[in-house]
Amino acid sequence: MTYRFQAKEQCFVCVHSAAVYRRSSEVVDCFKMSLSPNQIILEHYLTGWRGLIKFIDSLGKLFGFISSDALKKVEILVRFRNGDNGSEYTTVQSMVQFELQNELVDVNKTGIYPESGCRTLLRLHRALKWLELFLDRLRTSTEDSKTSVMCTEAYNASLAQHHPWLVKKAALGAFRFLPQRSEFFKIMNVGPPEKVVAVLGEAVVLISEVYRITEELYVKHNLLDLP
Ligand SMILES: CCCCCCCCCCCCC/C=C/[C@@H](O)[C@H](COP(=O)(O)O)NC(=O)CCCCCCCCCCCCCCC
Repeated sequence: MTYRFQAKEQCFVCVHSAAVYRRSSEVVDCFKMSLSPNQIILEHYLTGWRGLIKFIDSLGKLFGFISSDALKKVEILVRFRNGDNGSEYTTVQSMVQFELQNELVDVNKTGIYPESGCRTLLRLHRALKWLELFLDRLRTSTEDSKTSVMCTEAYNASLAQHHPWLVKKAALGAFRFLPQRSEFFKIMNVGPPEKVVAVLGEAVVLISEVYRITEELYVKHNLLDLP
């Protein structure tokens, strides 16, 4: 995906990954590069997330509470990557292994490590399921389909079950102000609708693969319900 804020995006991306900057600023590429092939490389995963956050930001202030929460989580993980144990945060797999072995995760109780890498990434992981479902609806939609309806359906089928009432209410309220499908396609800025649909198809495959690998890892270590 390239966006109309491509120039800015490239600067943004290059701070975190020269490789991403040289190749392109496309968010899809970041998720593609994060697959290695059965591990998730955190650097590219997080750069992909920064691109998504830029996209939400371009939709206006109304969606600021969503992007700022996602950004906060990305920044927590970036801090771990830049910290003393940064090398342990190369992949999602190494992060999980390191935090579990060193008992840095609140598995049974809350309050000691409220911002562990594992629980923070879990929130982004759950949001990726929403993204997969939403993009798939967008891909198969027709000209008169409503983005707000697609977004709401995808949300109710995924993230909503993890959100308290107030967050759900705010999210569902904001969805009503999403741009129409044609405007959405323009913001994606990848060309005519057929091209957008092709890019969406590629994005859905990649995102579902990233999701699948992370989900399997979290199931294996019983981490899907981290508080
Ligand atoms: C396209 C419009 C954007 C629609 C976004 C749909 C998801 C709605 C999520 C609403 C989150 C509200 C903010 C607060 C959330 C937190 O409570 C909650 C739990 O965190 P906690 O356990 O630390 O308290 N946080 C979360 O679940 C993480 C939410 C992350 C949301 C990221 C949304 C990504 C959106 C990417 C849009 C890209 C569209 C691309 C189209 C081509």
